Amino acid sequence: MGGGQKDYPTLIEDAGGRNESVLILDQTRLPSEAVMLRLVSLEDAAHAIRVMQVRGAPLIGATAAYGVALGLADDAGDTRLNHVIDTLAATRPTAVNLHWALARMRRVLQESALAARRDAAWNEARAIATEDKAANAAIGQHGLSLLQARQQGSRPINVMTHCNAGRLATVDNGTAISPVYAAHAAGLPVHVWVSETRPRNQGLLTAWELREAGVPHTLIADNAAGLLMMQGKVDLVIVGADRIAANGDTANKVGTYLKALAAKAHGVPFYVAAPLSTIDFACSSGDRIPIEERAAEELGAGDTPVANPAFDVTPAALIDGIISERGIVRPGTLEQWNA
Ligand SMILES: CSC[C@H]1O[C@H](OP(=O)(O)O)[C@H](O)[C@@H]1O
Repeated sequence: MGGGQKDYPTLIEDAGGRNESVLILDQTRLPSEAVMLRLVSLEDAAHAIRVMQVRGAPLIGATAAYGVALGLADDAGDTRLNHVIDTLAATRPTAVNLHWALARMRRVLQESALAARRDAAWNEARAIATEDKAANAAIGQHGLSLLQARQQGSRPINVMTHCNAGRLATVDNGTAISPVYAAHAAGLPVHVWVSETRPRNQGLLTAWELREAGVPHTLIADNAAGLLMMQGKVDLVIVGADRIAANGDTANKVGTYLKALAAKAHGVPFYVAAPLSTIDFACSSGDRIPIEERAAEELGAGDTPVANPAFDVTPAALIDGIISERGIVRPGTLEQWNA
């Protein structure tokens, strides 16, 4: 488990289990302040996802699931259910976990009697959150083998990552950072190159959680990644994902593709870590993944015209393996996980 979880969980139900509200860690306040926020309505949940108070594909999915439960507090009828799901679906387009979670909630609730829908929504949201924790822990154990294979005595195993795909991007344990936590817990010497990740600098979130967990790490400018790989200072790259297409093409935070190109150029293994809820088997290839364009203000360029795509797509050919709770496979073989 990542550091700080006991004090600052990313998402947790109201302590009394009264099915009334959830608490989230407001990630827009990190790393300077750790502030928990209470969500009591559909609008609270949609706002939290839209403005990235919660972020990270699996955490967005779990928050949306709880947003459905919150949205049905006073009315669980079909019209209200459709409004709630449409509102949450419109918050962010790229992370398929959001849309996967909403489809699952819709499926379960449409099969529930009207009087049982409110409790069924809370129970299913709780199940999604619990499953995410377990899936990410399993990713850690599968990914641990990649780090163990690169251990050379007491020399730190140097992992590079991009953005934040740690526990802060999930209900707990993280995805790309989960193997790092597993290695750290197993006593392996591990060090993480943390890429700041312009423009929202989610790398500072990774640095925050690694510091909480006592995992050695070094913050770098995004553009320094290629030099470090050229200098042989990176043993492997592990990144998260927001949507993996059926052919293994992967959408992740913008800048991931550049790291994959540099990794290929320097023979550095490049892995994607994600739970199965991030694989979109209905999406045949990466060119079909919607790429979120965020506000120009995030770049702070004043009146200068801005392009601000929040994600890019790494072709499967640049990915050595995809790590999920089911194991590690080549990107072109994902159909085996399509239950
Ligand atoms: C474990 S998924 C994390 C994934 O989500 C992030 O995007 P954002 O911070 O915009 O929600 C980024 O792409 C991470 O790799």
